[in-house]
Amino acid sequence: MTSFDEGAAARAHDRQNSLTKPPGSLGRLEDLAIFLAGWQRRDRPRLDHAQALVFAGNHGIVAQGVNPFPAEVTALMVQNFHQGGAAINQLCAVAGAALTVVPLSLDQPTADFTQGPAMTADEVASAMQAGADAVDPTADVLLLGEMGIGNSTVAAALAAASFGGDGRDWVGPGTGAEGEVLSAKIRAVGAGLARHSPDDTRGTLAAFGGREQAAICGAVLRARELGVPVILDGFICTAAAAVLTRDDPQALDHCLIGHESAEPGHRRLIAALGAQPILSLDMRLGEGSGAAVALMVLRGAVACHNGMATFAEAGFG
Ligand SMILES: Cc1cc2ncn([C@H]3O[C@H](COP(=O)(O)O)[C@@H](O)[C@H]3O)c2cc1C
Ligand SMILES: O=C(O)c1cccnc1
Repeated sequence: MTSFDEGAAARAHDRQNSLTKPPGSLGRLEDLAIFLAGWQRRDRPRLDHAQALVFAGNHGIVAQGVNPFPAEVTALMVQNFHQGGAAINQLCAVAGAALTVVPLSLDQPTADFTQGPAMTADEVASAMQAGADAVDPTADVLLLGEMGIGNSTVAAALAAASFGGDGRDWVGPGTGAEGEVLSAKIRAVGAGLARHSPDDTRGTLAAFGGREQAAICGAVLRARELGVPVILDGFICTAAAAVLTRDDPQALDHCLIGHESAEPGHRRLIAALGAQPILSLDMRLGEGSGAAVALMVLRGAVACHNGMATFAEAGFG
């Protein structure tokens, strides 16, 4: 497992203080450059090769009436990703990220978690492996996203299982649930929590699903082995990755949270993780869209870190 290089981070910190600006004046851009230096184990971090992975899966929980949109939309959106017509295509193009979409057995939804475990241990293992295998070892940064109708309900269940609380604490509108659909989401999460009490990462993924959540976990673990820093997306992506903290509280140390989603559970989740999102733009889309916008901020941080003159170079004093 690649660790944070304290030496590279210390040298990046010293460099920040030698650049032609008042120390600290670039605020969190400085912290982000130092974070990248430490995890990339390189004094001058780089973002030449940004990889974006969007994992897609389908969910049996849609049988509980938790969605305004039908499950068919998952496959239609995968087609849209391949045709370049989705938000994530535009944002990756402008942010300079190479997008790969990984559909995971879309014709075999996971089981309804109110009736039994969503996935078998083998299904969890193979989805985690698919996530790990999709990571490009040459990437300088990895952006993660998801697509799966019904997965805001899955995310609420995963967050509750990982951090406590019930459906009411974690359920939000997702794609736009209100009234009876929102009540059905809260009931479904409550029923799932009453049925399953997993206490580790794989058990939690098996209980509630889904394949794209397990793939996100596999990709986060693989990125850590490779020393590739990660940008997580919104509520659904963060809830998936956060399941890893059940086995290891430090599992997400190499991850940034790209943005705070408008989905209300995300703020609670970010607080539970003790993290600070890069952006807060009232986005609530998923697909990795908030991670892609946050990459543009990282590019600014790295450009200043690597391109600015030091006081000595600029001939000050
Ligand atoms: C057209 C469309 C495109 C999307 N892109 C991401 N999501 C987002 O919405 C879903 C989660 O919300 P829920 O639990 O309410 O289904 C996920 O697929 C997520 O990525 C979309 C949803 C729709 C309808
Ligand atoms: O924050 C998210 O990940 C999100 C919120 C609503 C719908 N889809 C995704």
